[in-house]
Amino acid sequence: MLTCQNIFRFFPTKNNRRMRAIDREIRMILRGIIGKKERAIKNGEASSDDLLGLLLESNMQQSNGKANLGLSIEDIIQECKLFYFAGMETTSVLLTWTLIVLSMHPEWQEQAREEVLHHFGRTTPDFENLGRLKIVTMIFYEVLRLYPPITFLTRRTYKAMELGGIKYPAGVNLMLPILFIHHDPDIWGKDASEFNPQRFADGISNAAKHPAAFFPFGGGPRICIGQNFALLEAKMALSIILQRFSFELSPSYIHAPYTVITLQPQHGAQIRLKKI
Ligand code: HEM
Repeated sequence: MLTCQNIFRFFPTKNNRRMRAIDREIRMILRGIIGKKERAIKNGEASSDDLLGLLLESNMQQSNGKANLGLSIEDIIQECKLFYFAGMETTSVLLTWTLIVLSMHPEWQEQAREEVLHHFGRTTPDFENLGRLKIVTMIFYEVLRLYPPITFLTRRTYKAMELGGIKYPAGVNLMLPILFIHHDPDIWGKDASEFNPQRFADGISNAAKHPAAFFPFGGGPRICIGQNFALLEAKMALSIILQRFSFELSPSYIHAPYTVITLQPQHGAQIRLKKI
């Protein structure tokens, strides 16, 4: 259905023209990367140890030269765009908020650093021990609670159903406000708006009155496919930063979370790093 909002997408405004030009450029770059990889796989030169290689290889096996089977090049372009956006932007804002919040709470920054130095000293963090970081994990959960990179989810009822005592017909769009639920004092207690990683000391399901109240990665069959990878990546990056620097907010920092698809600090994150 065309609504006023999406009709505007077709107008040749300056923004729309720019958006289309960027989209064309990204598609052209991706087509180039995909074509190169495809040729390399056909010539037996490429290893399929990256996502694009795996997608193309499974596509070639499934379609076996037949059209309409497997993923089309258009599907693969969409997958590349999805993984880039879903994986990059979200993890980068998680790290940004974590540096901001740990600057505001130096006592937690110090505890996190002690834990990192205890496990790794000055050596590069390894996969095995990253899983043992308890304080750092509690801090990330608390940052994801207060500043979830994705602030809401949408779902649509595919048949008539009852949810929480309310009956919905098929085709109703539901909005699940992650940000509001993560800040609700009825669920998290009076200190819901405060940074307190301690609430996650006994795990996610014991942190709130409702075990499913924490859902920064969504839930159900469409839950974020990259959640473990994201946390691992974030732990690795934060550990390396903590090993080398202490950090604090610059006086020019203004705390103003706002949403541009992801939840971001509106005026940037001005942080002073001090080598240690
Ligand atoms: C802090 C980091 C991240 C957060 C907060 C996050 C959050 C989310 C959320 C809320 C969804 C929607 C889930 C739902 O509808 O129930 C989602 C989906 C998705 N995420 Fe993430 N994500 C993160 C990192 C990543 C990374 C690193 C990757 C890939 C490497 C990734 C790949 C995806 C993909 C492919 C989907 C779509 C899954 C589907 O529709 O079946 N995400 N993510």
